[in-house]
Amino acid sequence: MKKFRAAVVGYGNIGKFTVEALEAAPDFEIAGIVRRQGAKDKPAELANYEVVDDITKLKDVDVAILATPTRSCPEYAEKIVALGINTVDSFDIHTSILDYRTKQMENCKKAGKVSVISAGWDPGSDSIVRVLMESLAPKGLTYTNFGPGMSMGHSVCVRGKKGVKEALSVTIPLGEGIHRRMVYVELEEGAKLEDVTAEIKADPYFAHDETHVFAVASVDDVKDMGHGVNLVRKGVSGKTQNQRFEFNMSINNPALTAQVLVNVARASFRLQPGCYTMPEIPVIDMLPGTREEIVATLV
Ligand SMILES: NC(=O)C1=CN([C@@H]2O[C@H](COP(=O)(O)OP(=O)(O)OC[C@H]3O[C@@H](n4cnc5c(N)ncnc54)[C@H](OP(=O)(O)O)[C@@H]3O)[C@@H](O)[C@H]2O)C=CC1
Ligand SMILES: N[C@@H](CCCC(=O)C(=O)O)C(=O)O
Repeated sequence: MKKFRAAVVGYGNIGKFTVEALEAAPDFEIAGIVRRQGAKDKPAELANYEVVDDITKLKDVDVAILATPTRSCPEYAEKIVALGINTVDSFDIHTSILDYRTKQMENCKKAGKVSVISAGWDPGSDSIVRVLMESLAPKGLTYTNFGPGMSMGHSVCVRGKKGVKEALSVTIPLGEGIHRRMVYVELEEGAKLEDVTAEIKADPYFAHDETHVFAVASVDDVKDMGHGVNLVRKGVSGKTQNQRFEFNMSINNPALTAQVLVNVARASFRLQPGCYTMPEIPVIDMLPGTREEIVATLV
């Protein structure tokens, strides 16, 4: 059976776990890894792979898994899909997803290719659960309660601020979908905590939540990449009140995000050209194997 050839773009947390998830997948092979620095200081675990600074230097890439900061995803997706390569990413700025989907839809249709965007666990698999729960009780309220745990998106956002060397943003659930952000920063020499704090609090990632920023000597000493979610809905099925659903998970954040990215990369080959979010894709296509095998065993 011919395997799908995937390129991993960006080798940070999600990139590293994506390489592992691809190695564990029966139907994928790694076409190579795309890094800004190319093969310079190639990590030992990538010895058997091509590491390049531009995806056009890799051969026969079917799909690019974008493991770059969220804010860079739209630019990478536009360029790569124009090369005739499917893309998948975990873009996680919820308020901008529809706008990104609209723009990337045009790019995909022009190229005759597929992009799956906002596909990690939230947005991503949680989005499917929210849609499913709402269909089971069309009237009612859903609450998404994260953590406590490390938000990669918020940590990446803070790492990008002037004066910040390293950062960790921990999400604390306060109940009913409200969260507090505890941010730990390692500052560059001369940087002032009050300036950095003001920048963080003004960013859309943080502007709507209670946020506290602390300077620490070493972010590595306080870092743990565990996270989780408690998703609840209470509502009405038909005309019957008091239906209650709950979905919980406790996870390693980058490992789960990477697994989902590989799953949607697989599903991308069964979709018509266009740009999709996870609830728009048949879940059955996220598994390897034929639909008949899955219907016989899992349905
Ligand atoms: N939807 C979801 O459920 C989730 C989404 N995410 C998203 O994943 C994103 C990536 O997270 P994470 O892997 O921790 O991030 P990292 O910072 O660890 O890695 C990102 C990598 O992207 C590459 N890169 C490309 N362009 C840039 C740039 N302009 N600035 C910095 N790095 C760049 C770098 O790799 P190199 O040096 O090799 O080029 C870098 O290491 C987050 O922004 C987050 O939003 C994360 C978890 C869950
Ligand atoms: N997109 C998140 C995953 C969901 C958790 C979250 O949004 C949060 O902790 O705020 C992340 O980047 O880790």
